[in-house]
Amino acid sequence: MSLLDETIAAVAPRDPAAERAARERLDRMTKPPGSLGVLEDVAAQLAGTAGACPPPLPVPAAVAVFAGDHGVHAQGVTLWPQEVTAQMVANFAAGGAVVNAFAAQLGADVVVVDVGVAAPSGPAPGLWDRNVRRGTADLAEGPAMTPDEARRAVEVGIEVATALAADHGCLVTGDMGITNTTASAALVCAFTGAAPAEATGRGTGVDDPTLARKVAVVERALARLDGERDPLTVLAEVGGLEHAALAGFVLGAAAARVPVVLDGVIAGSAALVAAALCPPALEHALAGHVSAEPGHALALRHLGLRPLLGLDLRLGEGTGALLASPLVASAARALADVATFDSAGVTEKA
Ligand SMILES: O=C(O)c1ccc[n+]([C@@H]2O[C@H](COP(=O)([O-])O)[C@@H](O)[C@H]2O)c1
Ligand SMILES: Cc1cc2nc[nH]c2cc1C
Repeated sequence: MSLLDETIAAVAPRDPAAERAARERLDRMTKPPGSLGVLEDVAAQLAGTAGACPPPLPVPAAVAVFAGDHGVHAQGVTLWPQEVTAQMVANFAAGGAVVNAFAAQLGADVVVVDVGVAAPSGPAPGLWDRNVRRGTADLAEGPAMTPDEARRAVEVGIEVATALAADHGCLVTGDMGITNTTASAALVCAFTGAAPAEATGRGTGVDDPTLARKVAVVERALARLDGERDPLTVLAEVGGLEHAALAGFVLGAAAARVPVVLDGVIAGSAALVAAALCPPALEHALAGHVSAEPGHALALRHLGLRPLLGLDLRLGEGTGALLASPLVASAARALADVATFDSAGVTEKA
């Protein structure tokens, strides 16, 4: 059996008994019932994922920034040169990016995974060289990668999640890839049925003519897909290597029963692939935020995930998900630490 098949077979749904115990405890805690709002759902979900109430605290967090390049760059769908992907990989490894600043503030670890960068990256601490191919082919003209490459990139994500889950309580998705919002839009359309004009946005901030080219490219890619539904085929046709690895990362976290916090539209579109491959995997995922890229909200709605934050971020790198990780940890901490009406001698409402 392949690592992908083994991982899918290892994913179980959340434990309903642990989740029920969490809901009961939340109602006995010294607070009005339901007053922690969405964080009560988060706490119960964490108990269901761990199969224990209270669940272990989801700390420390580790963000894995999966980096890849895209042949569709040739279509003029972004204003940034492709080499910025490799340059940002070096910046992450040197600790100089926004994700590094947020991780330092929050006590999280950062690993950078080259799964598909066009230019070879030199060795650096915290940089994992798992390059499957040096950038995808142009998804406007033909398949972005072969099904075998897609599977190998998914398995990179599984491998990274499995390794990080050994000594982290919370996994956080990150990405870097100039042009990857075009591939994200195509994946969102393929899996949700959304129209390209609805799902395609300005990415890093493209102008009107570039946005129009982007929509046309997504339309062409979808026409070629012709309603194809097989998740790995769709991924190989219109996805990116970092999308593939992120889908594997979600599956690997679920198999390890560790919560995974999703970042923006790249993670959201990759999660659509993971959900199509293995629906119960998404029971262990949380949406850290909703990004400004329109395809992201469409993906989250399709997945039934409610974002924890809405800050109009559109950076990627895992930044929005990292900012949400203390909320996730606080929900677990409250479930573990807060006294009950009985234990604290607080009178309940009439
Ligand atoms: O996370 C998001 O939702 C998000 C939205 C817009 C842009 N990005 C980041 O910007 C890059 C892709 O933008 P673009 O315009 O080149 O497709 C890539 O490195 C992403 O991490 C990320
Ligand atoms: C500078 C820069 C940093 C990024 N981080 C994630 N995506 C990015 C895109 C650009 C262009």
